[in-house]
Amino acid sequence: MCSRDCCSGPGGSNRGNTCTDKKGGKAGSLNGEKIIPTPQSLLYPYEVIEEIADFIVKGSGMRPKIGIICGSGLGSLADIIQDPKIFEYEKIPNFPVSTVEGHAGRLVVGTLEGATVMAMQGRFHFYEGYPLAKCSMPVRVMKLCGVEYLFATNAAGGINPRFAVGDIMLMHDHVNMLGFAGNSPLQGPNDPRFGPRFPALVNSYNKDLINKAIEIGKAMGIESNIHVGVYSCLGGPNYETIAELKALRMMGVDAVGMSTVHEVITARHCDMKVFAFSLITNKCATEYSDKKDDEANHEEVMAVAKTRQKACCELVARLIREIHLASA
Ligand SMILES: O=P(O)(O)O[C@H]1O[C@H](CO)[C@@H](O)[C@H]1O
Ligand SMILES: Nc1nc2[nH]cnc2c(=O)[nH]1
Repeated sequence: MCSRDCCSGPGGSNRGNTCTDKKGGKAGSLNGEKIIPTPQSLLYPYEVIEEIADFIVKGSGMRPKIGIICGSGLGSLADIIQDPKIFEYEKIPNFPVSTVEGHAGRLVVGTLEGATVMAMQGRFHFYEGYPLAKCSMPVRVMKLCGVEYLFATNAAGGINPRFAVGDIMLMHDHVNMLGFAGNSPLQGPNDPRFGPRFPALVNSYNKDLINKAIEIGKAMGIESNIHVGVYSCLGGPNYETIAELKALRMMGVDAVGMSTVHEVITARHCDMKVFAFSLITNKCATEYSDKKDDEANHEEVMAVAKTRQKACCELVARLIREIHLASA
């Protein structure tokens, strides 16, 4: 058994990893065991992703066109899927497991507003101990299942003072703090079957979908709760200090979380259209004089997400309906 870093995710199992020892390479050794330094992209070669996608397509009898990633407390986005085929993550070969409260750990495939969809009720975060390539690996699975559109949702702290708890921020850009620090889901050898070595990320967030979502927000009577803004992902699991939040604000960040950015990078690398939004679950304290109860906590994040599930579900369902009608 290989004891390398890539083979020991949370729980200490070797699930979800392909040991490249078999493929050769220059091995070092640690405690007498062979070690091959493995770039994170090699954790999931194309063939392994293909196997997972085949398992889902054959098991569901469907080729979904839209992929949804449910944010913390937003798992109900997958509960509105009709005729669902449910795959527990632990039963999907080579799939990681969800370890965070509010992330059930199931893949739901079915139809929504006439479109074939697959939804992740539970995403993977860097702070769980998974490398970024593993966190966003399911996006590549979606791609090989046939998905053309990624809907990524998250719970986030509002930095923009105009945002209120419960508001929805449609993401039109991001600041990749983990990327600033030299980490990327695309690190390591590039497989051109997924996409180019140096993908461009301007216009990552589809403008037509943002404009349609704004129109839908108006039709739902929640236009004053809808904003367009910039999201940033930090590594977590700790929430931010006031100095960090001030710095993010100066950089033009409107909302902060611990996810989504690496999923979007992976989706754009393989040329998927991306729509993403943050549900503002807490207001971030950006002044030392701010009240003590402005401290973020996950219970509050989950509780707020629950109260806004209905609006988020309606927004997603209506947007999927528009995509479906436009392509029919
Ligand atoms: O981004 P999602 O998965 O919605 O969850 C957000 O909420 C959790 C913190 O409360 C973190 O995992 C953060 O990323
Ligand atoms: N990093 C971060 N993630 C969150 N997820 C929900 N709220 C927050 C927050 O304030 N900060």
